[in-house]
Amino acid sequence: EIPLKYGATNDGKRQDPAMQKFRDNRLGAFIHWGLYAIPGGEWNGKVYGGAAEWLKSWAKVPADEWLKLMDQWNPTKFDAKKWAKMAKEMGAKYVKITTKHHEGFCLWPSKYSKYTVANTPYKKDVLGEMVKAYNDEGIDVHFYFSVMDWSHPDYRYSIKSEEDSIAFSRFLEFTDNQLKELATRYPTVKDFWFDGTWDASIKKNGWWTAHAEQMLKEMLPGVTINSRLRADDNGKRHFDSNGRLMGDYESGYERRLPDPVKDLKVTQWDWEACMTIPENQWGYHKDWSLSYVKTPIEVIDRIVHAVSMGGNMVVNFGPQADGDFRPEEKALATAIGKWMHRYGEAVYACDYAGFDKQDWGYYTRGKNGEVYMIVFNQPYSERLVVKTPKGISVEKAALLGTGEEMNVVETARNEYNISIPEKSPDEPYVIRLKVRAAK
Ligand SMILES: C#C[C@@H]1N[C@@H](C)[C@@H](O)[C@H]1O
Repeated sequence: EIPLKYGATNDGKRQDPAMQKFRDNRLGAFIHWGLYAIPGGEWNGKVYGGAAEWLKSWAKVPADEWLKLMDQWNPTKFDAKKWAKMAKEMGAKYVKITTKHHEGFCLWPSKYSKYTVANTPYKKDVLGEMVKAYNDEGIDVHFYFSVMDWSHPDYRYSIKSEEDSIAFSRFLEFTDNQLKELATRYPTVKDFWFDGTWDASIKKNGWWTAHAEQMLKEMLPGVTINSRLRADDNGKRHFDSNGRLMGDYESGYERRLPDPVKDLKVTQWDWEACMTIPENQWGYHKDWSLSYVKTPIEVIDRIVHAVSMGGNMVVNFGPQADGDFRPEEKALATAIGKWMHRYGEAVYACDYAGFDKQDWGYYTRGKNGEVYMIVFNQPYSERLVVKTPKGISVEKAALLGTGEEMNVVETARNEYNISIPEKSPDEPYVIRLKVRAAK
């Protein structure tokens, strides 16, 4: 054991009600909204294919020039109630909102920065409107917060001098003030998802990351904090120098997922993945033809993949500068919602089932021990192979929705063929298994 002052604070998965709710929510939506939505990936007539919220970096725009975009921040079509209805229709149980992305523009009227919605033509506290609207729909709100802040003169990528150290101390105090401000103004927030924490300056200040976690947990009992905030005494991130997860859930799966066979270690801790619909666009980009755009079924596959390994999935939306969503995102939210309305029983409050992965799709397990088969790939054999863990047998199999009983044929010890539905649903479908543990 390496002695640590700023290492992991949880011993295993948190089991308190707030963490249970985080876990049971399973499906979230990300909202990436900021000044970057205005240029939408284009600067001085050139369209950049990189992530739109990083346009300032791709086009090498000086901070003071970039922040002039505030003069154009006027989302006249913004309607928080409509946004909340869209999330509700999608079946998202929580929404993660970029309170401040790397650009430093705050969606709330922070008194610690002049780069906020208060100093734009729109003036209004859009974050406050969103928090109320989502909460009114019974949707939890999580705050994304970028520690790296391109607008702040005291931010440092690394600490190379006494001057750097003094400036960065001022920056960390500024950051503390903004975090306390967010926790005080919006006390119904359930989670802080930190980003922009990969620089040497943060890794050198692991103490601060531990302090920030503790400060928020004292202010908001039950609040969850992602592992990406955390660095330990030695600058180790996410997992401390003793291999223990810091924060309350692992948050490294950004646009990627653990392998269902090789990466089963992730079932030992809570984790949350997040994904974009195009290959890599979080903020609004005007031209989605520049990369592959996932279909609704490909998004649903990723949602189920995460839950089948005991994780959450957050699907990203990048609202337009005018406060409306692009048609593709509205259509996606509707399609996901239709599927979740029919088959959400196999997702919400479900977890890793402990069955070996099969080619036809994924397993999840409900709280009452029922096992769900979520079928994405219909086999030509018309038989769905199920291999149960030792001592577990399959008693019954029924199609979710119609209740149609599937034939269950034992083909070998702990091996079964489950028949496919008489009339194949024209979408990924779910079979609920009744399993029995040998006495
Ligand atoms: C890199 C990076 C950031 N992390 C994702 C969640 C987006 O916010 C992207 O800009």
